[in-house]
Amino acid sequence: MDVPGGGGGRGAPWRKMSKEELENQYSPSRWVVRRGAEEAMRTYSQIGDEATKKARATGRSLLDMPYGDGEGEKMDIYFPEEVSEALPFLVFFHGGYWQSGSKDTSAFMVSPLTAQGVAVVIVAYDIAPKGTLDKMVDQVTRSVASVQKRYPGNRGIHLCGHSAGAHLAAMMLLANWTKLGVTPNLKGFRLFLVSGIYDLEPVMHTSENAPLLVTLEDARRNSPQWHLEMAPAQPADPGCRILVIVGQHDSPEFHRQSREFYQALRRRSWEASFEELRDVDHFEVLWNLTQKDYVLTQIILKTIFQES
Ligand SMILES: N[C@@H](CC(=O)c1ccccc1NC=O)C(=O)O
Repeated sequence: MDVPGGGGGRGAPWRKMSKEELENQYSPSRWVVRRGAEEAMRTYSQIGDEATKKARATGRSLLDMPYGDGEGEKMDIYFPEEVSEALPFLVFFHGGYWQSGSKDTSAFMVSPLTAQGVAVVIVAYDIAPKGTLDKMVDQVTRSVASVQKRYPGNRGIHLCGHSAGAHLAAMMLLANWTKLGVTPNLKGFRLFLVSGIYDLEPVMHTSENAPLLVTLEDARRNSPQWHLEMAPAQPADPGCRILVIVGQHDSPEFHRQSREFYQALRRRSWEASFEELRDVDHFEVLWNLTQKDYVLTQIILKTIFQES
């Protein structure tokens, strides 16, 4: 149900929150239900590390492939057993509040997706303090362009991001591909945004902002929510389908971020849908992608192979 207004408005609930409450709402590890916060973060890293080792053990991968000149501008490409010209690609951007995480511990979904014929690209970007938000957005944009240039016969390039990575994936809706000399085969473009943040302003007022040093201007320029609500109408790409996903045990603010971004997309005529995944928290919603039978793994596979 569309409701007027959006997260950036003066009436946004986060503006009335104390500093402690805002900190709490934007610390996903404090909302996990089956384990303590520290254990959740440790488990997330362990599962990501194990999934990446398993993916690399197949030998069907190209590691540290450059997408730019920067030392950190590398991506790992994992291939299915049957490699053809017309492969679908899923490009993944990891989370970690733009200041933690790495491609080398983020190959969560590689095994189940390559087993079904999807090539998976895990992208590295310069996390803070080395990278700024603008730099990270520029890097992930160039990583997508690089996949298109390397595999022009692809059967569609689909993007998936988790948490801060979902923010980066959402920013691709605003990308100027012509400037990069490519028109990625995004016509069948699927965007899977998992437990993301789309209005960065509240994050500015939490300790997560420290290494990012984000000003209000930086936050707005890098907030897809702000662009959808305040910037001149950006034509929606009718071929692009955006799935906004949130875990049942994500914090109320993460729920609001996802719901309001979904509503803003619909108001701007984007083909968007919204899924709250039952009984998972901010980390389980992603690490369950190691399982081929997990509901989100199946949604991603079904959506990628759906004729657009
Ligand atoms: N400091 C955060 C960590 C966090 O949010 C996080 C960690 C790993 C992967 C994604 C995360 N969330 C946002 O990017 C917390 O306390 O939950």
